[in-house]
Amino acid sequence: MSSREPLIRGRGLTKEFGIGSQKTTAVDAVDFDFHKGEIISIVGESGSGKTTLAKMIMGLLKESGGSIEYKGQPRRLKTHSDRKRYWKDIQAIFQDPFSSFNLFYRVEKLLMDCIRLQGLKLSKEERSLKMREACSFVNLKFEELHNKYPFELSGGQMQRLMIARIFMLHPKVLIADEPTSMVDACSRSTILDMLLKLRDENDMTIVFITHDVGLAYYVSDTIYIMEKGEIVERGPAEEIILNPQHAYTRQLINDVPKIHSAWDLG
Ligand SMILES: Nc1ncnc2c1ncn2[C@@H]1O[C@H](COP(=O)(O)OP(=O)(O)OP(=O)(O)O)[C@@H](O)[C@H]1O
Repeated sequence: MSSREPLIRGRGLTKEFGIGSQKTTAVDAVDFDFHKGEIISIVGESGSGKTTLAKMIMGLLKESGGSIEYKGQPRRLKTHSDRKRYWKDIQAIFQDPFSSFNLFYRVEKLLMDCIRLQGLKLSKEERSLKMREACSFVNLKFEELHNKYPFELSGGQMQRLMIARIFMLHPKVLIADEPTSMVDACSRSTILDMLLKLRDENDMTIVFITHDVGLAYYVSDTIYIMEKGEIVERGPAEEIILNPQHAYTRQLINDVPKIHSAWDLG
């Protein structure tokens, strides 16, 4: 694979739900090229198909049509070991952190699983050091949390814990579906900065799934605009935001100041 070739390439990716008059085309013949170390945002309103696309890229939903290539080869997810190999490289954090964890495992076990997934043979001290290091990367105190269950944590702590796991797993690709939906503005920028730091340190490819054009402009190299299952515009973040070509992109950008002016009661 040459360095100019995408790490993940999608062609004509399609997902239909239901049949007959109930049929919904959630993702409609989407093409994408994600490169190593690139930060991509997929932006669209609720129901535009972003999460469905993310789940297909993750291999959690089977596509109805089209194909995905990973490292220049058709992606294979047939056997358990195919999937294990793929999920070692590609990790996701979803909107609802509570759905991402086994609620019956304590924090320590959730973090231990990352060490196990990597197949590392470490001493007890080394394991403990790794878990502490990951927690301190996301400003969590391992000593305070290790014995807790996920439901005993706040939404923000859960989102940080998900990033701690990414820190330990070093995936090549991270799909982050509204990763800051449960935190306040201050923690939000901290979480984004943590993710950007991970990209810089590991050359990780990050795909942000968001309805927030401002966030996309702030963090991304490349923006894909998604409307009703289709990518209607894609390109460098600056170009898309400062010189949008598609009416839907212009509408998304115009809606941003309106969100704030709606609170301007003066
Ligand atoms: N399992 C499913 N069965 C049937 N329809 C589905 C299913 N999952 C998603 N859809 C439909 O597919 C379309 C796209 O949904 P999707 O969740 O991908 O959108 P989204 O852009 O991620 O929205 P949001 O920002 O609200 O999460 C919607 O019309 C949704 O109702």
